[in-house]
Amino acid sequence: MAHRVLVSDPISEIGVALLNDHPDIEADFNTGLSPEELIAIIGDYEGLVVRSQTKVTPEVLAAAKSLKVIGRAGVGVDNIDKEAANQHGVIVMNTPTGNTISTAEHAFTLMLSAARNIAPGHASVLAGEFAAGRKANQGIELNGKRLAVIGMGRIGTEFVKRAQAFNMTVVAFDPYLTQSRADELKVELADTPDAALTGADVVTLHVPLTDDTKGIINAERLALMNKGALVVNCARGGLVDEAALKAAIDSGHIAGCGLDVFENEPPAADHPLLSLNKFVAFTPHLGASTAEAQENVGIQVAEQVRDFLATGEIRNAINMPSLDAAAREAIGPYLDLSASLGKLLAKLGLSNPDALRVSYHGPFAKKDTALISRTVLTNFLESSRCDGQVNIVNAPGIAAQMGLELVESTINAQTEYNELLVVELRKGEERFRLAGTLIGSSPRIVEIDRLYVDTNIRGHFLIVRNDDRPGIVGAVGTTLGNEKVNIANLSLARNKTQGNALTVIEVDEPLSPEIMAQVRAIPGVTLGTGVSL
Ligand SMILES: NC(=O)c1ccc[n+]([C@@H]2O[C@H](COP(=O)([O-])OP(=O)(O)OC[C@H]3O[C@@H](n4cnc5c(N)ncnc54)[C@H](O)[C@@H]3O)[C@@H](O)[C@H]2O)c1
Ligand SMILES: O=C(O)CC[C@@H](O)C(=O)O
Repeated sequence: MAHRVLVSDPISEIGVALLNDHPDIEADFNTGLSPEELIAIIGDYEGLVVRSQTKVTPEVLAAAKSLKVIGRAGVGVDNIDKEAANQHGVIVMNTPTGNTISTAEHAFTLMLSAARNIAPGHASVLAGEFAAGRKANQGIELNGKRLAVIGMGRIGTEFVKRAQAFNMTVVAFDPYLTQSRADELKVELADTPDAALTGADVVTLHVPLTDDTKGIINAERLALMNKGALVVNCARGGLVDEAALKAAIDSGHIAGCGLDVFENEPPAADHPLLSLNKFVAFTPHLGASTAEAQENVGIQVAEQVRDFLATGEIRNAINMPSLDAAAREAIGPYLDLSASLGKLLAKLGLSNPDALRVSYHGPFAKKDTALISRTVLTNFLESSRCDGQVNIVNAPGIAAQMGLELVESTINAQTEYNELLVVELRKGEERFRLAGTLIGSSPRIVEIDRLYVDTNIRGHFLIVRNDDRPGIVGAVGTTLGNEKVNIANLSLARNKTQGNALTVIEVDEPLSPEIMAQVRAIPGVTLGTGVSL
């Protein structure tokens, strides 16, 4: 059956066509839905593509019983409830690069427009007030002025390149900006927003709206800027305290502002900032509204959603490690190994463990260990709970709710294998561990609770623990033979000191409860488990 995708905001037609061109995808373009209408139909879809108009609320996600992926044609994902998406196991992807240049150009345009009174000047010409408009609208030159940039990511960096061409000096605040990158970009690095704003003539914002950044431009910080300064916001409303900005402009300390975004969009007609008529430029969230940006993000989002639904490839997910086709191929055998180890842990390991520890021995550091650990956890939880509700997105949240801690460690000690993946359940002082490796490119399970075996990671298995004495393995073989069960492979391990042994027998078909009962009844068999991996 085709994967159904709902495109609920306007994206480029090429993007919609790209989805529909795939034989296994059926996309419906249905925009302008009310929240109730969206809730009524979302249950039919595995994919949802949005821009910023559609609000993906917890109620929408609760109704989205088949939803696997939300694609955002743009950068900001503040219209999607990320917590609810995690809880429901829905991957959220954005298209981080498609609108960078358009948005940087738009922010720059707002700065120039506010500085040179383009909007009020334009209005005066239209109103037939040419001379009065000319007299009233003397501007501010940007040459040599000090620009503060809050957020030096993709858009901030592009803005800075343009500002430097205008001979502005730049100071940037971004907690993730290193000194060497700042040097490379020829910007002064500020260690606090206050340091960036002190003595600045213009501030431009290029950060996501989060609990940390909400109201980052407030009355105290505006007061740190030079008299006559400008505020430019082409990121998100809510970053600037609008009442504080209006008060600072009214006081004459701040000259004006260029705003593409507002705390509430659209802003009310009587919004206090809209009454200003000098050094202002307002646009209705147009940062990404160019033909080029919309084509870029429309194509990107369609490709990402299509590839995820068709092949499982994950790109630009904000709640999952990314995995493109090349990386998927490189890491594939490790993911297969970790999935089997997770399932086997659930079958053989401790009940109600406190912690799941995943240890990497050897040159694992170069691989995406976060994804490997998450795969172990997901398969462990999926096999333990069997309620079909666990997936790779919500597994960490479910583990946290259960009080199961996921612990990762990298261990440098040598093992007899080049790389060894050890997964261990812990419950108080109790431990149960499994280990696997790659022999060539073939994943193998090589240890079951300190007994060393060598077995496939896929197939049907009979795992027997028994006393280490003659005849038991033979009796198990005879039981299987009598029941016409073919043995594909067999691996034996024993602990001479403790006098016990482990046999892993790969068989051609799953073992029935009757056969398992016969195996468990063999004298000397202490544990018999049938498992399909
Ligand atoms: N107006 C529009 O139409 C439009 C279009 C595209 C993007 N946006 C907005 O612009 C924002 C930036 O986009 P981008 O592509 O540059 O994103 P980005 O992820 O490349 O850059 C964001 C930067 O903010 C930094 N940052 C995070 N928290 C910070 C904090 N507390 N203080 C300072 N810096 C912090 C990050 O380290 C990162 O470098 C987006 O989040 C989106 O909300 C608006
Ligand atoms: O969809 C849009 O036009 C706005 C996009 C913009 O806000 C973004 O965060 O990418």
